[in-house]
Amino acid sequence: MKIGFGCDHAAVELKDELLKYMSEKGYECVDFGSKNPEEKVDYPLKGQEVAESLIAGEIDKAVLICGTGIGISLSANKVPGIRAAVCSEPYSARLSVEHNNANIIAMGARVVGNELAKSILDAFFSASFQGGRHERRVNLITDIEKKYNK
Ligand SMILES: O=C[C@H](O)[C@H](O)[C@H](O)COP(=O)(O)O
Repeated sequence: MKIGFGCDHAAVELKDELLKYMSEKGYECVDFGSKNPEEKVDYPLKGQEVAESLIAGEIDKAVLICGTGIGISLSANKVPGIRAAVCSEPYSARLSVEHNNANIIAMGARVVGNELAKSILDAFFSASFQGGRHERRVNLITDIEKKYNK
């Protein structure tokens, strides 16, 4: 599993910590994120870059972090095929995969602490999509994308 990490200036420290955490667990990690918290980066550019890389098949899943996780997930979700879920606790992170087949987990570096963020990643990356009734609903999300991306 190859995981892409993207962030803006608000989340450089958390991104570095989480990338190290997941690398130590044996995941292949790709750093798309900002490296200098003093250098302002507009989160839509990072959300788009990582989302496009995922859709191109260069990475399998991604972690996106900005101040709240909201802006960077909204941006990634504009790319067809992306289901980015912004989560502040592990329960939603697990369900975002089991029910919604999320392919990106987003978090807010100004919202969650480092240890909570690690628990959120553990929940996200150990979950599997359950299919069944959930597949029909995820397909309905894709239908909405298709309607507006002709
Ligand atoms: O959703 C947006 C993110 O939380 C950004 O990280 C945030 O807006 C950046 O704010 P500032 O420019 O004040 O650091």
